[in-house]
Parts: sequence; structure tokens; C-alpha cells
Amino acid sequence: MIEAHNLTKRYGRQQAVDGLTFTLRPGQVTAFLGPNGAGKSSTLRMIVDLDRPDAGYARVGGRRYRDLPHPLREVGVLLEARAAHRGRSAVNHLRWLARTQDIPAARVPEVLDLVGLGDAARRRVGGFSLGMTQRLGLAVALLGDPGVLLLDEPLNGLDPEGIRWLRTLLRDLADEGRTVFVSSHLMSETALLADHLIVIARGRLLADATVKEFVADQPSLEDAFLRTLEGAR
Ligand SMILES: Nc1ncnc2c1ncn2[C@@H]1O[C@H](COP(=O)(O)OP(=O)(O)OP(=O)(O)O)[C@@H](O)[C@H]1O
Repeated sequence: MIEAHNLTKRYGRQQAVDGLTFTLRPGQVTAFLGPNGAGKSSTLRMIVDLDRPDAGYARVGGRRYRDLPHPLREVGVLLEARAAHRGRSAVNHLRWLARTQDIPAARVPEVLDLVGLGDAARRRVGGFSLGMTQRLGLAVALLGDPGVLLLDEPLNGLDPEGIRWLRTLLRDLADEGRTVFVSSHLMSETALLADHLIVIARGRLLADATVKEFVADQPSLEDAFLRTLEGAR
């Protein structure tokens, strides 16, 4: 479970996140939607303590991120897909992370296979394509077999086969009882991927609903989304 309560963040004069409150339940894929600059990444960063809120708080499984003894084993995060050391191989990057979090080394080949990087395990990360880099980011997120996944635009850079693969993977992870939170700008993909939606604009909550409820009588998720944004102006 992920809880945000009155989460608020200002950068200088920019109100990035403005009193956001929501609760995400396990067993569902929740999409995080909002236009550019809406505050999605800022919210995700505050959930995992990469940024301090000015007010409010976020909790993962009832605890603040900083109080989790082995964060990677509880929350899998894909925020900056290019965060891996470029000179390292994928397998060495994951082994190093596993060591820091008391995760058995045997998990490394497992996650590499899971994300389809088994054959590229020994290649330098610096030579990876965008899609491969996303897959490595997912491997990092899945390394600790966490119950909560926070993925910032994980579909970016994936080819159609990769998108379908990720959709199935996220569905399976949710069906296993995990909480899956995914930001995206791809409306038709989101409609296929998500059960639930959190929609924000200018840091404020516009909708917290099932995809079905949110789309209601609109022709598509894209229509419902754009209409909601217009209504909030
Ligand atoms: N470190 C920072 N310093 C200054 N301003 C920031 C910082 N991080 C975010 N902002 C500002 O906060 C607002 C929200 O940005 P954020 O990246 O959270 O939005 P987003 O919804 O993830 O956008 P996108 O869909 O474009 O990735 C924007 O106006 C952005 O310029």
C-alpha cells in the first residue's frame, strides 16, 4: 500500500505538488496521469525520500521510506533509467546493488531473465539502447522482489513487443498482490494497463477513480483525460 497525505512541495516560486492525498491498494495497477510539469515525478520522489515534502507525508506499507530497513526489498523504483554506471556490465551493476541490500546474488540472473536481458548481462550498460536501459531499470526495481513498485514512465523506449511484455508483467505482479504505480503519457497504453487512476494537474488531485469510472461515457481515456484537464482550467 502507498499513502500520500497532504503531500506538498514548492521549488522556489513553483508549486510542484499541492496538498495531494491518495491511497493505493495492493493487487492493482494504478496509473499516474497528468500533463507535463503536473508534479508526478516530484510526488514519486517524495514517496521514496529523494525529496523532502514541505508539508504532508507519504508512507509505503505503513512506514516512511526512510524507516524501511531494506528499501529495495519493499519498494522497487524506476525513476531515472540512466542511473546505472555506464562502464559497468548489467550483471555487475545488479550484483553491487544486491550486496548493498542483503539480496542473494542468485536473484541477479533471475531478474535479468525476467526483463529479457539474459543475453546482454555482460555488456556495458553505456552501450545499451533506450529500451534496454528501461529493462535494466526494471530489473533494479524487481531485484528485491518488492511488494510495491513505483515506475516513472516505464513504457518509454520500449518497442511494441516490449510494451506488451511489460503490460503482462505488471498485470502478473499486481495479481500476485503487489501495489503497482506507473506514470505515463500514453493514454491508449494506460487504458490497457491500469485498473485505477490518479490524475493530477498543477500538483492537485483531479481524479482518483477506476479506469471504467473515469472514462464513463467518453469515447476513450484520452478524451476523458483531456476533458478533465479542460474542466480544471
Ligand atoms: N528540482 C527541481 N527544481 C526546480 N523545479 C522543479 C524541480 N523538480 C520539479 N520542478 C518543477 O516542479 C513542477 C513539477 O515537475 P515534475 O517533474 O514533478 O512534473 P511531471 O508531472 O513529472 O512532468 P513530466 O510529465 O513533464 O515529467 C514543474 O514545474 C517543474 O519545473
